[in-house]
Amino acid sequence: MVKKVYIIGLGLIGGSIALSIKQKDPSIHILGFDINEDQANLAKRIGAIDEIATKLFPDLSSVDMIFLSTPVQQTTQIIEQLKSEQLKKDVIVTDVGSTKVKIVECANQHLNGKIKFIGGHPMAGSHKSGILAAKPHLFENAFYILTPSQYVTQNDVDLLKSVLEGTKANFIEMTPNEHDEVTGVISHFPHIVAASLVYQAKNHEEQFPLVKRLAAGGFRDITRIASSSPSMWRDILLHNKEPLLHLFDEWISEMERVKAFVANEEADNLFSYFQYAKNYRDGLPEKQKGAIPSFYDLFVDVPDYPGVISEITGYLAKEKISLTNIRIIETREEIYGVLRLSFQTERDRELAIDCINKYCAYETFIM
Ligand SMILES: NC(=O)c1ccc[n+]([C@@H]2O[C@H](COP(=O)([O-])OP(=O)(O)OC[C@H]3O[C@@H](n4cnc5c(N)ncnc54)[C@H](O)[C@@H]3O)[C@@H](O)[C@H]2O)c1
Ligand SMILES: O=C(O)C(=O)C[C@]1(C(=O)O)C=C[C@@H](O)C=C1
Repeated sequence: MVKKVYIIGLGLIGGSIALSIKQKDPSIHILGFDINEDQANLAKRIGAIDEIATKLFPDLSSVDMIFLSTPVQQTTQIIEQLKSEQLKKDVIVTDVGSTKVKIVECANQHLNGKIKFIGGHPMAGSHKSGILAAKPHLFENAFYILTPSQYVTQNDVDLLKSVLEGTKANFIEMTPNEHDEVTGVISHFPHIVAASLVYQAKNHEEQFPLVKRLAAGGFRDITRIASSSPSMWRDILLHNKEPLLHLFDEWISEMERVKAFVANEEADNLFSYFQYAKNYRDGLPEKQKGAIPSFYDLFVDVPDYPGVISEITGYLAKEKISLTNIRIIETREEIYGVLRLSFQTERDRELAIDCINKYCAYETFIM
């Protein structure tokens, strides 16, 4: 049972985590530290934490869980220092950083499996920083990515999820690599594009002073995130260099492609370009805050007879595999239907394939 939590970094994300824990279970004692004393004092004053730590590593012998909610470069430094601290046996350490490969590598190298580390990343936020922007419901309905390593058990992951229950986030597991590739595409690279659009406008301002005043709806929508913390984004880009370098190449060739449509007045291609983008954008899940869809769908060719769904779910239950969704997506005229099973993790989907192969002969496939 978790009685005491330590949160290092009491800004937007650390503060929001603290508030969500407090709201769900006020009996959990939250100790907090921030290098900026004002942030720590404010966190105490708004009731996000119960106690301010006066140094980075106070007596941690009774702390059950540690959250690192500092910028990613600081997070790796703190992980390095953690290894020499006296921590409670079985303490769980987690982080909230926007990148995962370097952080998890650092934890594997320095904590060496002796301290349980679970990489984490709540996929919601804001362009605002600091404790005063924190909200207990910041992560509601957002994806909260976890990257558990071989050093932690399912119980450890479940314990972390239980402490984070008040976030009302949807937990999803992936590997650090997968995380950094995906967030590169849907979060990190878009930040670069947003900032570069601002540069483009600024560069035209001298010639057209009205640029700033006329920059309205569309420009503001697409560049809101350029108002985010520059130091946070500097560190994210430095952490996720390789995936981003590939994305730069792809982006440049994409721009060349559209440029050619415009230069050659290829009306049909321009129309298709926007139509395709519109269709994809319109199809994004609407009610989720995070932009990462749940990919772990498994399709099963099943005979169309009453009871087939309970048959499959029965097999999965026998093997203790959790489903997040189940749907018949197509009933064909012949004897077969297609069942779509959704899982939270790739691992669960793999287990489900083995399970279905074990108990029945239905064909499974991934699209
Ligand atoms: N802002 C977002 O939208 C968002 C979303 C998800 C995850 N994240 C990640 O969450 C982390 C925190 O981001 P944030 O938005 O809360 O930033 P923030 O600036 O609001 O808060 C970070 C806090 O960490 C403190 N800090 C910095 N170095 C420290 C140190 N060595 N020891 C103790 N405290 C220290 C700062 O004083 C600040 O109060 C980052 O790793 C970021 O990548 C951010
Ligand atoms: O909404 C915003 O302002 C954000 O930038 C949030 C956002 C994102 O890119 O989606 C930013 C960084 C995080 O790591 C996760 C979420």
